[in-house]
Amino acid sequence: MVPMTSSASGRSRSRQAANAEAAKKKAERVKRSQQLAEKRVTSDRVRDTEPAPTAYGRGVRDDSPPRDEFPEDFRAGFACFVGRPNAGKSTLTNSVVGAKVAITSGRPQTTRHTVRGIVHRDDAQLVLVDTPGLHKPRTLLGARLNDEVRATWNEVDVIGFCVPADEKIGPGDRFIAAELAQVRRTPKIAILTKTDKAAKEFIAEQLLALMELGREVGIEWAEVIPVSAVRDEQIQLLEDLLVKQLPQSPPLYPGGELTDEPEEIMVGELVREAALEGVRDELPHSLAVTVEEMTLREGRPADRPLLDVHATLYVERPSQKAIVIGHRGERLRDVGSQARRQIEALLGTPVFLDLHVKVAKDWQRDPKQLAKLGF
Ligand SMILES: Nc1nc2c(ncn2[C@@H]2O[C@H](COP(=O)(O)OP(=O)(O)OP(=O)(O)O)[C@@H](O)[C@H]2O)c(=O)[nH]1
Repeated sequence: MVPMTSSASGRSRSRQAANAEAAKKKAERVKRSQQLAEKRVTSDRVRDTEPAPTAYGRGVRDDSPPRDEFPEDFRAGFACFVGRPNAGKSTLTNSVVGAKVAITSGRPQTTRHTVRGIVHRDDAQLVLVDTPGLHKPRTLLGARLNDEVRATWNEVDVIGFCVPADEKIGPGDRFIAAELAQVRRTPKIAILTKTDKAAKEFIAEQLLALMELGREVGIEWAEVIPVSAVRDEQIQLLEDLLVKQLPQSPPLYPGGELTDEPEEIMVGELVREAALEGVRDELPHSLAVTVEEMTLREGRPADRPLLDVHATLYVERPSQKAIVIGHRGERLRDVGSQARRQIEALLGTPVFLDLHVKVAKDWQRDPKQLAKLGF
């Protein structure tokens, strides 16, 4: 037996062990992502038999699919919906894409990550980028989110500016419109959302107010359109108008890919959404979720896989931890079963979900913690 001579060699050995463990975990994740990718190409959503790209890492224009089977005037490109919190952007994204890819909730600023949904058509491919709401930054997190939003605006081919039909245009909308006016190149479509919630006369007034707002801040809207995602009214027309603004281009993604958001982020968002359901107003800003591990359980028969998911919910204060966990852990159990159902629906695999709640004091203000939580 080799004697332990110094604490330094002990440390280096434990580092080696940690590295080996990390490498093993990575290999497991890659294997799982390949299995999930294979699974995905056999699901009935898929129209194309091209192997899906790995479930991790973002697809970009460079990995475009084989460029043979599409008409010459095919259009492809990126669109995003912007607007103040709660304007209905995520719901609209889901409605256009036709599957639950972005996170919706009755509370403002719940969409943290850029989630893309892809509409595949015979004549076009529309890639929707769902950005967080732009808002007056009060914390480092707020400022970073705003930077992310602006960067997105410059990269996309068309922007949909969303204003809810049931609320008068206010300073929040004006602030975003004025910011949007700085992005000169990108065409902008004004969208009046939630028209099912407003009377006809009010909708007419709002449409006029939207046009006036454009004049005020110096935006010439490419189109102005009222829609209701809930009633599926004018959604197809909106899709057509967005497609009209896209450049002629071969498809950017293989057919069948609904979103290229890494699965762990989407799973984390589903947990976050479940945890936010029915809790106090200040909690959304204080809740982050990391997915520590997603591995297929070993020794299961091939036709009965089980995916083990371990996730941690971070809150800022012990009092918030108590809210999330609830009396005798009842709330956390409900959050777990709701999130589990959603994750199973998303990935098409039975899931065992293990949730932990931790307090990370003032994580929104601490750059190190922000980096650790993926911001
Ligand atoms: N009645 C009705 N409600 C809608 C419609 N679209 C969205 N909503 C509701 O409005 C609320 C906000 O919708 P979201 O899609 O989460 O809004 P968002 O703009 O993405 O919000 P943030 O993520 O906070 O920026 C949710 O409660 C939705 O159910 C609609 O067409 N009709």
